[in-house]
Amino acid sequence: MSFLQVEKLEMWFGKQQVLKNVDLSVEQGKLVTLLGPSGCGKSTLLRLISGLETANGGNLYLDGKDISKQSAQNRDISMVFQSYALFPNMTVYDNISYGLRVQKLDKKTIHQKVMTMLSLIHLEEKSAAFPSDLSGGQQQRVSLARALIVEPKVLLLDEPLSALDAQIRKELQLELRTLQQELGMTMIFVTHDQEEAMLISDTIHVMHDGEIVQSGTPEELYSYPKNDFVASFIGHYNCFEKEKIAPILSDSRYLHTDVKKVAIRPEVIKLEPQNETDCIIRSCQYLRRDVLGNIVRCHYQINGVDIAVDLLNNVETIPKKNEFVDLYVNPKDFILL
Ligand SMILES: Nc1ncnc2c1ncn2[C@@H]1O[C@H](COP(=O)(O)OP(=O)(O)OP(=O)(O)O)[C@@H](O)[C@H]1O
Repeated sequence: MSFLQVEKLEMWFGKQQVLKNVDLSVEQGKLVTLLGPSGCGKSTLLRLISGLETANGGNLYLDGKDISKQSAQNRDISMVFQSYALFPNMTVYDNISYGLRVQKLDKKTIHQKVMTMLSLIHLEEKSAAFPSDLSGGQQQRVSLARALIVEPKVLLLDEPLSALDAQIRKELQLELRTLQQELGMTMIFVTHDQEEAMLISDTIHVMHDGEIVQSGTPEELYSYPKNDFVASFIGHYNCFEKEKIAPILSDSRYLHTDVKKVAIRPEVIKLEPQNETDCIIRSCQYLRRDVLGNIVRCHYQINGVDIAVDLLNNVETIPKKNEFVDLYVNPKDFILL
């Protein structure tokens, strides 16, 4: 049995089934992410694990014990929310030490632990400040420290970085991952941001409509999406119906009879041939582009089929509006679904 084991968890809100027989295994010391679009049930799953909500069916085991019926306070699980939920009238020191004071630890031990935490989150000099004196990123570091100081068996994080601006968010993603690895803490992180999930996770569980549809390392999910939902959610794959793509490919014998869809990563489609075996999609019309930093995603169309192609951002290679080009794909890059 894994460190945290979720078995056949089921949850209904009225007539809506929000979680459908969810199984989840989390190994000790790992950071796993629940990734999925809004409303797929990520927060509900987290709240059931924390004990803030009670499931309609299923079991939860932590460190070999059945915790399904235990109250939230007795589960040894802490949670960090998007809204930092700090006590506004307490200093940073008092916020962080709160859980230890509740446990009635002696002052010296509390002081040592708080100072260690403050140093881990790089906020030693803010010990006497109040939450209102801190930036959003600093407040979230304090709420992280407050949750970690009681040494929970598992830390649950519900979109903890969503309220932060892009730069701070990137910094905290890396800081959080470093902290998790240094402490060997078991964490379950909820996000709808696939790049965030890729960056910080040991394992990602992709959720859709109340179910975990695929689990794997970031690399596994990116390389081998199991269906078109995962392919489009994780890698911005082009997903084509077989009937639509077969007629426009120069050679469609790679598409077996039982294939329903073909997924192709935008970065493997080329404007020049790379191999003799490349399949060609002829006379695609260039429509527009999205500049995504180092990558420019160019959108082409042929016979009503949209094709996204990722090019390196380079002023020399900007396509001309409405120009027609041939696109080249190595058949080994077809993901047959
Ligand atoms: N207390 C509740 N009462 C009724 N329905 C609820 C309740 N909490 C959640 N739901 C519904 O359950 C579904 C899943 O919600 P949940 O918050 O778990 O999704 P999520 O994946 O975390 O979404 P988001 O990323 O938007 O937070 C949604 O349809 C939501 O409206």
